[in-house]
Amino acid sequence: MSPNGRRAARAHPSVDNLRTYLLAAARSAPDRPAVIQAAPGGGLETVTYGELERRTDRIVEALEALGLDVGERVIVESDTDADAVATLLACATLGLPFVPASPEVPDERLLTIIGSAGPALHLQPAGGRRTGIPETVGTARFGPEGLTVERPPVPRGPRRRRAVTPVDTAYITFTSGTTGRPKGVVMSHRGVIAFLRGVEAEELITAEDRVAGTSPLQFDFALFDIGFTLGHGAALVPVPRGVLNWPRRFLSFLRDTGATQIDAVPSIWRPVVRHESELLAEIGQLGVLRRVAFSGEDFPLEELRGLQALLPKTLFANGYGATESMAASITDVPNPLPPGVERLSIGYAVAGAEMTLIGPDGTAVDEPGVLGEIYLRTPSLFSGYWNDPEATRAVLVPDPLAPRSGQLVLKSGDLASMGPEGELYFRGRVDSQVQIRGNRVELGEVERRVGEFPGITGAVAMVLPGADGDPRLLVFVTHATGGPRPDTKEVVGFCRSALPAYMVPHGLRVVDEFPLTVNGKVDRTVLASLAGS
Ligand SMILES: Nc1ncnc2c1ncn2[C@@H]1O[C@H](COS(=O)(=O)NC(=O)C[C@H](N)c2ccccc2)[C@@H](O)[C@H]1O
Repeated sequence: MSPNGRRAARAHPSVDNLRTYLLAAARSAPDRPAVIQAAPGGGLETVTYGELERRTDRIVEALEALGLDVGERVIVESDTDADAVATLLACATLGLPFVPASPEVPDERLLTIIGSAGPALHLQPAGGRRTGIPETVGTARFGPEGLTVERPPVPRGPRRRRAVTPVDTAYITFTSGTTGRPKGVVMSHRGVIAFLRGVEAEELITAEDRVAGTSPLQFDFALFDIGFTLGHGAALVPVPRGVLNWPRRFLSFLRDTGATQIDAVPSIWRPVVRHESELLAEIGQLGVLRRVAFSGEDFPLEELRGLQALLPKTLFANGYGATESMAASITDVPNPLPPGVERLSIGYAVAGAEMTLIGPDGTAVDEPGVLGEIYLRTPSLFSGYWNDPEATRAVLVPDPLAPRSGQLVLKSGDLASMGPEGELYFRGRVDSQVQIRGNRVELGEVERRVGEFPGITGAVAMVLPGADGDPRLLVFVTHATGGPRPDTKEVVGFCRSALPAYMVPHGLRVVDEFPLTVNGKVDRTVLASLAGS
């Protein structure tokens, strides 16, 4: 009997559990590499599936002794590496929802998340620098040998649970949420695994692959990298932040680790293409880097074309979807992108899921080219927003095509139009559809046109209230280093010749580079604050 009444619950080996699913390769191929990472003393080290399982179970043993019950939250704050993965899997083994955070998350935001999630424990690596964790939260540090407990968690009463089930929470990841207040996306073991199985059916990689991940742990793109890679018995290559910020080191790391796929948001490539295009082309020629996968936001087409030109033999994949379903689709992008293509396809949902376009009148849109909102039908739906039933009800809605069935679908908030074969094209957020003088402005159209202006390397359009309160269409642009600053009048004239009058920008702001969110997306809130300047 454990100190806290009933023994700790476990998942039955035959049912869906993140640990069971991601360590399956430890059964069949324990000596295969699971994580290839930067070694603490420099160079690289390989952690096999067998070793990863041993590290996981050392942490399980230490966690079990703390007397926590299924459902009690554990903050795991770390960059992605073998020990962080072992810690996530240890939490999954015991049914303890992990709340992932990267060391970059500001103290205030971590405290907000702690206030909302009420975790029993905060875990960070031996060398982690976070301090100031509230007394109500236990603290411990993890490493290859297991856990060192600094402050035991306050027991929340006797254990009540006997088993960890697939509908128990695997993780809660807090997204910035457009309203600013972070929302905790609660994802079950069944949900994550359902999505990962759907992606597996796309046969994108094999166990021979080495997938480099570049996202911070609280971004579910990082959780996708871990789940996708380990689910295939392949090797995860986490790119350390200190390497990622230096294009030359980043590319050398990809070459030295033999990465065959790189998962990254579009913004990661900007400095690499700008400063190390020759080295990137050299690596492309080696033919080891088979695929570049991106997600999170539209990849500006001119930038994508520039990247493809350096990697003519590399496959490209566009991963679309939201944390609330982990994702929805992974779509091949032709390399090179044919001229004249104005939008990237987000294709069709992965196996087991389906995207439907719904018009403003609530009926299905099945006409090519007509805008509709994406509703996603999938077994990978999240359980809801943590402690926020109202926000949950707004996105987990009755299936518009079968409202009496009780089936729920995800109301994505994303607009798309359908191509001739029923494939979808992302057309922006519902709430980013802006009206100017009664006309709908497609910010993506404006950005695309401005992006074609010679010397402009990136464009982000937004509508902001002007001094007189009238909506003003502003475009923020970056331009080629060393090139001339684009002249506002010339750019406006360039747009006037191709866009309807109401879509011609009122103003242009040149920025050195676009501000990014902690997850690596363009931070439009910060850009808007620059508008006044
Ligand atoms: N490929 C896209 N084109 C264009 N807009 C996009 C795209 N992927 C998201 N988005 C946008 O980002 C929103 C979701 O944001 S999110 O919840 O932070 N999730 C993500 O960005 C990543 C996503 N969970 C994911 C993880 C792993 C693989 C694929 C996709 C979507 O609703 C879209 O508006």
